[in-house]
Amino acid sequence: MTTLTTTTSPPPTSPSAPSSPRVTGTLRVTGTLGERYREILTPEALDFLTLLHDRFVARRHELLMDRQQRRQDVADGIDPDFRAATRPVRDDPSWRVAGSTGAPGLEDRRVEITGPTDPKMTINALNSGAKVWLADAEDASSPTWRNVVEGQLALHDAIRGTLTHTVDVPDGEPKEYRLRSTTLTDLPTIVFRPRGWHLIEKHMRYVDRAGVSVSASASLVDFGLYLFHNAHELVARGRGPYFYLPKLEGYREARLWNDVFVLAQEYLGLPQGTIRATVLIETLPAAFEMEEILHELRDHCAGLNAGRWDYLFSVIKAFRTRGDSYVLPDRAQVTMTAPFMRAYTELLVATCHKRGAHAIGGMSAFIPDRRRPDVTERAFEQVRSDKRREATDGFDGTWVAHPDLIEVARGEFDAVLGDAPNQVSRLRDDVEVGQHELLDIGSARRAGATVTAAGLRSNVSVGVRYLESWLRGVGAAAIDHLMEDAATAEISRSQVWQWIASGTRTENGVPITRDRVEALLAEIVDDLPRTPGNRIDDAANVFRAVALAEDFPTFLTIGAYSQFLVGSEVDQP
Ligand SMILES: CC(=O)SCCNC(=O)CCNC(=O)[C@H](O)C(C)(C)COP(=O)(O)OP(=O)(O)OC[C@H]1O[C@@H](n2cnc3c(N)ncnc32)[C@H](O)[C@@H]1OP(=O)(O)O
Ligand SMILES: O=CC(=O)O
Ligand SMILES: [Mg+2]
Repeated sequence: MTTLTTTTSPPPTSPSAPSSPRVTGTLRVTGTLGERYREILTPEALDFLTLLHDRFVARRHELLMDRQQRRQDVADGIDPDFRAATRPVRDDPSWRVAGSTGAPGLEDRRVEITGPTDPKMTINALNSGAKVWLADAEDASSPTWRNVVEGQLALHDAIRGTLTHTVDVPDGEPKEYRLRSTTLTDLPTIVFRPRGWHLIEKHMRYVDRAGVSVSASASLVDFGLYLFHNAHELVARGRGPYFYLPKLEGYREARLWNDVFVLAQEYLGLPQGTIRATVLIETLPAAFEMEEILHELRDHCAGLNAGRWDYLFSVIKAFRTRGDSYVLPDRAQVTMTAPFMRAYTELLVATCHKRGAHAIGGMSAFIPDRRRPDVTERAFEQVRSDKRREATDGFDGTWVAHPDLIEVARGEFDAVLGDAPNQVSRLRDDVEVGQHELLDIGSARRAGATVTAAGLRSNVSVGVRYLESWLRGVGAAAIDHLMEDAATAEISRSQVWQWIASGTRTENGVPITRDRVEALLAEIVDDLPRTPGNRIDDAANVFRAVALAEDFPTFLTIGAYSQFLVGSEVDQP
């Protein structure tokens, strides 16, 4: 095992060497070191990560404990609601967020492409013609050590215009990938999404001054490495260090991020406010604290994003034991026009524009297939109507999963925005959304949507196939012509869990039981083609653990990461 540890020397790559904060703990890298890994895991970068851990691991831990308490409250029948204690923040009309002011490349975000940070996807995304690229270490990424470090290397090289990639083509010339420009301002603005607060990075161990040893925080590792290596370079090249912040559950978690930013900027000699963050509102508790989240991050906040897939997952997770009236129909039947989903997006746009923040729409999961015009036409139609609704509702931009969808989404936003870079000035004072609208979960089934045998089969099948991909280190996959990632897979497995726990019957009256799902799982696994190296049996075991366990695991990726990714072959460089 190669071990890298922190040093105490000042970072030579940082134009303004850290004057003050000294590190008190140590950070040890235990992952195998592949080619060029030392360019990312420099002693100076590790010092910076150590400082972030010295200051923030204890608070991260406390906030994760708070999440547990809130989950218990909802299970006990206490519904989430807007907080009385923070009413003054909501009632104070005087404050605004920094938005895109002084953040070049964030004024016009009408189409954002998302995707993982392997070299090929990085080049394809940056050549795609989108306004922004969400470089994803989260939902679209399987957090193998290799993906974590090599993703940082790809970003490092892309920002400097040196990234290239070659793909061998059987019986043909290798395919060469290059950036279409080495000038960063000619390319989509990069917004990096680190992993959420709930995740750990097991290839780094942090020991505090008292000798307590824990795995590193995945958020601090991803954020810290990206910022340390690229912040000054991005600014010098006409952009900035921009982040998407995933899976926050409340304003105190936003405050933690803000404090991380302040310390990081001070340490690296960046003017305060250089960092800009767009926060995903993708958990039910966060929907009740959008304004407070903006307020906490106001000097660093560019906007909010409606992360619909994790939001749905969060809704299921919150109410999973509250009985039949909280049961959602088949995943495919819960669309963005379901009243409770519409309430959430309407509130998001209204909140953002009231505070000068961009409202960014979410991901339609339909993806095109270049070999299947019928599939592509259906994807275009679905994406077109989704983006039309978002643009008309006041969103300033949106996400697409695939380069071939950029034109479709752009068309809908161009039709509403014209030459204006955004519509932040369009206030949505007409929106009246309260607790009732956000929690009207039963509305989807009351409107006629149902739980079907096909929906159950699809959840099991998609869940297993996605996990099989994730276990091979591929965190986003096209399955049945839909984009699947960690968030959509969470919905599949948690619906199965909830349906069993709630004694739900499919529309033809057959109860969904553990035995029925076991039988279905066996049938699906038997039918899947076996190829050398595939991980179908492991995927089935993970699915069983997260969909059929007595106690609901809070995230499907946590156990599977420790059990299957860390130290496995797929994890090695
Ligand atoms: C819930 C959420 O958080 S959503 C955000 C997280 N999820 C994501 O980011 C998913 C992003 N999308 C993807 O990863 C991909 O589109 C997939 C996996 C769904 C499908 O990818 P593929 O099977 O490769 O699609 P397909 O074969 O049609 O791709 C055609 C070309 O477009 C490229 N491409 C496809 N999607 C993307 C993308 N998002 N970014 C960059 N390039 C892309 C492919 O690399 C391929 O390039 P090539 O011709 O050089 O080989
Ligand atoms: O991250 C986005 C989501 O929909 O989840
Ligand atoms: Mg998400």
